[in-house]
Amino acid sequence: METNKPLLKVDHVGITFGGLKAVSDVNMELGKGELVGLIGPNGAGKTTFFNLLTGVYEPTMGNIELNGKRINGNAPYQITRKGISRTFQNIRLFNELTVLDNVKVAYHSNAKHGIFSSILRLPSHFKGEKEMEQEAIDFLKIFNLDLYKDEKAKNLPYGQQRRLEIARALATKPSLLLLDEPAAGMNPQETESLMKLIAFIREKFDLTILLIEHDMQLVMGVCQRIYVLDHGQLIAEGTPLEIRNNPKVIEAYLGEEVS
Ligand SMILES: Nc1ncnc2c1ncn2[C@@H]1O[C@H](COP(=O)(O)OP(=O)(O)OP(=O)(O)O)[C@@H](O)[C@H]1O
Repeated sequence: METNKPLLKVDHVGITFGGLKAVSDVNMELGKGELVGLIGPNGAGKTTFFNLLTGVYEPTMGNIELNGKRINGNAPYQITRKGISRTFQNIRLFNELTVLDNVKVAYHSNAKHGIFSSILRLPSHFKGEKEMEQEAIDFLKIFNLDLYKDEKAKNLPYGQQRRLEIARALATKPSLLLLDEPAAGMNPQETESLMKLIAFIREKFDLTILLIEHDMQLVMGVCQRIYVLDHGQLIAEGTPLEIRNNPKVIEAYLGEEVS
């Protein structure tokens, strides 16, 4: 049915670096509003897969469609405009900018007023600027960061920097949000509250979220479905319960614990 068309359709996608198949023949479908996990041991290809979805790399095989339209071959900024936004495993904030400006920078990619009105300082520029600022503050409020809006990003504690990254990604108004280990380096309490927040923003903004997480336990709690990568290949897909009991998954993770 038309309404059930996937938001994201990944069809036999792969990329090879030299001789290494970092991602190989991956198929994935994400429906609108789903919160889906992507897990796998170190070096499984998770971040590379995000890089393929966001145009950092062009697949050497396969096809990626967002809302039925092919996006592979598009530049990252074009893909952001089409509705995919992401966070990074290693925080990438503008450290010297304020918390508020970090969100506004991202918001700019979708701002309604054009570059010319900004340069010429036309009234539409100021109107757009004001609206943008209010929206950015609203995003910060969701993440309890509005109190720190004038603080430099580098002065925020680590956990809050991670939240700011998500606020910034959200400001581009994505339909698909890719989160690369958003809880990395957080303590258990911070992690739990972040997971709840992720579930909340998915609902509030009617988002589809694909969440990379190294820790299986963590994704089990929030994700409806989980994909598992190992050595660049998809070895399993299913509900948290199915994944937990899948022998291939257990083996992949056991292998990692031993090493
Ligand atoms: N630009 C590149 N050039 C060559 N090899 C690369 C490149 N990017 C990634 N790789 C390799 O591809 C494989 C997958 O790496 P990737 O970072 O995607 O794994 P990951 O699942 O995200 O791992 P982790 O959980 O450790 O972050 C690794 O062997 C990595 O060394």
